[in-house]
Amino acid sequence: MAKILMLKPSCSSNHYLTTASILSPQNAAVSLTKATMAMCSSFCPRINIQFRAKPTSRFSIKPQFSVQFKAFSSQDSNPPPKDEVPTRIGFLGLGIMGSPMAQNLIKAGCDVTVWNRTKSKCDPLVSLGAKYKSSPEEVAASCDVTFAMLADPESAAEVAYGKHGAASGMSPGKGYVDVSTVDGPTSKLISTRIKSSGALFLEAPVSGSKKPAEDGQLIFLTAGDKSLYETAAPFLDIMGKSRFYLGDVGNGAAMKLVVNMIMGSMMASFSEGLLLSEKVGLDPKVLVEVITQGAINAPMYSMKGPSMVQSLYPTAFPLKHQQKDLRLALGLAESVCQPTPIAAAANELYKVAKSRGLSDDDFSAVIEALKGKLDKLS
Ligand SMILES: NC(=O)C1=CN([C@@H]2O[C@H](COP(=O)(O)OP(=O)(O)OC[C@H]3O[C@@H](n4cnc5c(N)ncnc54)[C@H](OP(=O)(O)O)[C@@H]3O)[C@@H](O)[C@H]2O)C=CC1
Ligand SMILES: O=CC(=O)O
Repeated sequence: MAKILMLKPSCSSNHYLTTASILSPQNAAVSLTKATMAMCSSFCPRINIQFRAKPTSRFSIKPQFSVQFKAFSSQDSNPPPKDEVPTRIGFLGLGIMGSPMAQNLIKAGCDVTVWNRTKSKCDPLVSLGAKYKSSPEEVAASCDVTFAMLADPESAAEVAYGKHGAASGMSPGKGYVDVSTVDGPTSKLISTRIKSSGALFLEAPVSGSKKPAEDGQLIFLTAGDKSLYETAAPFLDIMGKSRFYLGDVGNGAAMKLVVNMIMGSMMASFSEGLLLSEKVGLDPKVLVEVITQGAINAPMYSMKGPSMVQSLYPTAFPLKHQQKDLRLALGLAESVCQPTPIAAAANELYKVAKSRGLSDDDFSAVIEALKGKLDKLS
């Protein structure tokens, strides 16, 4: 837990300085500062903020960090107009990812209105201070920027431009940021429908799972209207650790699908290795340790390996979504005649896992598809 030792704000008409000394792991220090910084820029978008975090003691038992940030007006002689109001944020889709993302916005002090198909998932956010509206249309109509975090292309399209969808509540001056993982053609269709109302559109799928979503450490892969990207940036920075602007709509979706195609194949290959090591009399826990120390290490292996060895798959990234991403990535590859035999084989394995009732388990449950007969593969 972060322990704030000192928080000292000082303010003048065009210069703000706050310092905080924190006894905590570095990321706790960073998330406090990020939230505060983002809050500042959300309430006063003309403020630029610089951030610096440095260890103050190399020898203390727990690491100590001194966190400093400086916010200063980019137009010193022009204070923001009195009528400048905070951006009203909408959030549609409160599943594994959407809930913590919306929660981080609320905790940072943003004015957030939520909607979810299953209404009960809105309750914890409303308890934290969010407003509730009963349709995507109403959320979009009452907010300046609306984020959507939906399961798949079908649900993303339905919420964006189906009956009482967000597009019906959009108008010039508003923005729609779709952070769901979908294919490029779906994203382009959503963009067209949203933009026909005069509003702006940004696709911004995320890399990073449940924990990074909770910790505000997601990576945003954005494409679309640059001015909406700039408006949304302070909010992306609350929810994430980095953001890429990739140009035209479709590029963000493509980048996300390529990343998840690699991830899905890595997990399938890791599963084969764990089972093979066990069958030849090795301890798979030792295999995980060996991998962790070598060049093929990836955080995914040390995070998921120990529970996979125990046949436990607590859901962070549902297996059905990983299979969806592989399916969409294969479609993308086919559209440009790129052979992807490894991803195609991995996709088959996730399909077997789905057929064995593992859709809602974590994607690491793909290992179960390799246990016993593989007759469903042929
Ligand atoms: N989990 C992860 O680690 C990551 C997931 N992603 C991507 O983010 C997206 C969301 O993932 P995640 O939060 O894990 O998924 P969940 O399955 O937990 O949540 C899906 C959300 O979509 C809603 N939904 C599904 N179908 C419909 C529909 N027909 N109409 C309206 N709403 C619908 C669900 O509503 P309801 O609550 O009513 O079911 C829920 O809010 C997916 O595209 C996924 O690929 C990206 C990075 C990481
Ligand atoms: O899409 C999943 C992720 O971990 O990223």
